[in-house]
Amino acid sequence: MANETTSFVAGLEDVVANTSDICFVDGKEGRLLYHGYDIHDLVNGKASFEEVVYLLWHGTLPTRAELNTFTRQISEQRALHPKVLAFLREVPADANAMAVLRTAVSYAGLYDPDDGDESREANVRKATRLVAQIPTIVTTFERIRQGLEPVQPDPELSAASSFFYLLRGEKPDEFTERAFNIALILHADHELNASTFSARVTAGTLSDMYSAITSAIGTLKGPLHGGANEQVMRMLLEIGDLSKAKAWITDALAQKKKIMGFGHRVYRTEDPRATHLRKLSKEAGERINELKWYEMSQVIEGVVKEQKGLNPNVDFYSASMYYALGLPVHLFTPIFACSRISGWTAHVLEQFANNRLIRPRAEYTGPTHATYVPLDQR
Ligand SMILES: CC(=O)SCCNC(=O)CCNC(=O)[C@H](O)C(C)(C)COP(=O)(O)OP(=O)(O)OC[C@H]1O[C@@H](n2cnc3c(N)ncnc32)[C@H](O)[C@@H]1OP(=O)(O)O
Ligand SMILES: O=C([O-])CC(=O)C(=O)O
Repeated sequence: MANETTSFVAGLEDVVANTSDICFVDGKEGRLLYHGYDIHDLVNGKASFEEVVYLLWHGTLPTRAELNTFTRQISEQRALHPKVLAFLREVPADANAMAVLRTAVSYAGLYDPDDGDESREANVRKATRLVAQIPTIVTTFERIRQGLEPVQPDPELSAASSFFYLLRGEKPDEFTERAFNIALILHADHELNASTFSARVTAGTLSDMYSAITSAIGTLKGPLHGGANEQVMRMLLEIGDLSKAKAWITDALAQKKKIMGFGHRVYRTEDPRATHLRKLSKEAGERINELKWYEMSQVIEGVVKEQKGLNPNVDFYSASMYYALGLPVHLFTPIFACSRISGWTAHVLEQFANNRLIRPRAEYTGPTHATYVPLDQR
């Protein structure tokens, strides 16, 4: 039954649900802008992830002094509350890393010193802690599950370098830091993607920052969204060999299977993030003398393009790139969250600054004149 307003659009495709200054996605031209700055310029200009977080939150690029202060504010907040650390030690070692992150973030909210203060200043401080601590949660749980002791954060390190330090206890080489910094920049924001929409819906009820981010993490986890990067790598590992890639994908498409890492709700052309990640996947493979995953990805891209006209999205080449950097597959989606927390928090701050409850309608398809039959007569 149609409701009295507008007609139903499956998946809210192309429905405009809010205004935002943060991010522009041009699906036809394949452009992605953060507050007007093209991601290609941010990557080619060697921006740091911290610079991009500042841009997303404040709408302008920081001066050197502003960036130094901002970077320090983040890096000094990396250590976890002892209660959160204790929680990570109790989690079953085989728990899903995104489920652990979702629960740990929700739990960390209870111990945030600004819990209960809903001023913009307090919410910026909460956002800073979330950007700083989500990577610590991800890496610390990974070490604990491997039977290793957590590493104390080093505030002198960049976000990209710190991730590897907290994971492995040693700083990454220059290439790894550069590649990871670019990956963090590329995943930082993407307009009203599903997880950001979740965050804004939660914030729109005037709930709190941690509730909004917990909603977002749960939404990112799914394989149609951020979870696709892990599925891409599992597919590559299942295919196993370059010589099998073409036949495997052709067969999968013939069976009408969805190929993870392809297709997009908005892009009708190359996802501009994939352009950088493809290049980095190749470079990362060359460095370890293992180009197999990149080459298989190339074959898959060719077949899917030819047979379905679909382009790779951000999750396709990030998979083989992370793998070549030696990162465990089950951390790929949590790594996405380490970056996207910057965009989620920017959107929550924007929602709070100009809020209206987000409450769409459903087109009712159920019965309308059912007759109640008392329980003992059914
Ligand atoms: C960070 C991100 O979230 S990026 C996206 C990550 N997700 C993935 O990579 C999962 C694989 N991709 C998909 O499932 C989809 O392309 C999505 C979820 C990204 C977009 O979904 P939608 O906009 O709803 O597109 P929808 O699923 O309706 O696809 C339209 C058509 O393209 C086909 N198609 C879309 N993606 C794929 C794919 N990856 N493999 C094979 N066919 C596909 C669909 O089967 C459908 O074909 P049909 O019209 O013949 O039935
Ligand atoms: O925009 C989307 O629908 C998904 C996406 O690419 C992202 O979240 O980065």
